[in-house]
Amino acid sequence: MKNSPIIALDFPSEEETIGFLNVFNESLFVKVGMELYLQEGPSIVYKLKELGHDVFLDLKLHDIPNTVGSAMRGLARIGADMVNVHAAGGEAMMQAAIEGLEAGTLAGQKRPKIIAVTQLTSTSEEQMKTEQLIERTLKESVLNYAELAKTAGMDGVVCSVQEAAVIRESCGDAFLKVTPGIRLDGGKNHDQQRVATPAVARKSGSTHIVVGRAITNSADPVATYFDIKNWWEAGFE
Ligand SMILES: O=C(O)c1cc(=O)[nH]c(=O)n1[C@@H]1O[C@H](COP(=O)(O)O)[C@@H](O)[C@H]1O
Repeated sequence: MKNSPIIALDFPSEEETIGFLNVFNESLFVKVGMELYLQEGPSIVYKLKELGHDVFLDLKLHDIPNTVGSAMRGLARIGADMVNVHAAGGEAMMQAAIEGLEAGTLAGQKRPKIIAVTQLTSTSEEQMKTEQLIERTLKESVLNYAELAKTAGMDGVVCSVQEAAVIRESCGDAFLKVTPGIRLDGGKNHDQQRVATPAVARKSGSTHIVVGRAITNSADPVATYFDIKNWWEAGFE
């Protein structure tokens, strides 16, 4: 699995997605989320794999253990490189997800990496306290979910850059810290609450960054992608 910036393909159709990707002349790490997957289904993942891209299938499963385990068994056959669930589903749900994924992985194929969403990067501490009634800091809540995910046997978590360092300390370097909420200096935050630049992400211990609108809404997506990739790889601003 590559560790180049993961481009969030938040598009409504295969046509728009492929049109967007056509201008890139290299194999990328891309993310298919619910917007695109719910329109196109598994065929979009087959197509992206055929084109040579690594695929993070971001469906954020969150249900009872049996349902998530069975869904993961089917998802494993689609051939994505990484999938995810919500850590809030609990340890038993995460374990069922891993078991389902293992059972569904075809002979000769690698089991996709599986990571757990902690607190969404669109959630602020204030919102977490008033809406989820969690009387801790947001960092403590994210770390709690990360440790639970590690205990359950997950390969890593989705978190914001602000929590990456503390998770690295507790869960180690190899535990994946996939961080969305990436913005360039002066860029719009949109609906994201916990944001950081690619260079700060690198310094903070993110293992992967997820970037959507900063690239897809750019007047020159290829140039912006390579700027972000360079900042990410060099770790400077
Ligand atoms: O699991 C995710 O990928 C995810 C988790 C999270 O906490 N926050 C978050 O923004 N994401 C995804 O990351 C992408 C971020 O997109 P931009 O805000 O446009 O860069 C979107 O596709 C989100 O669905």
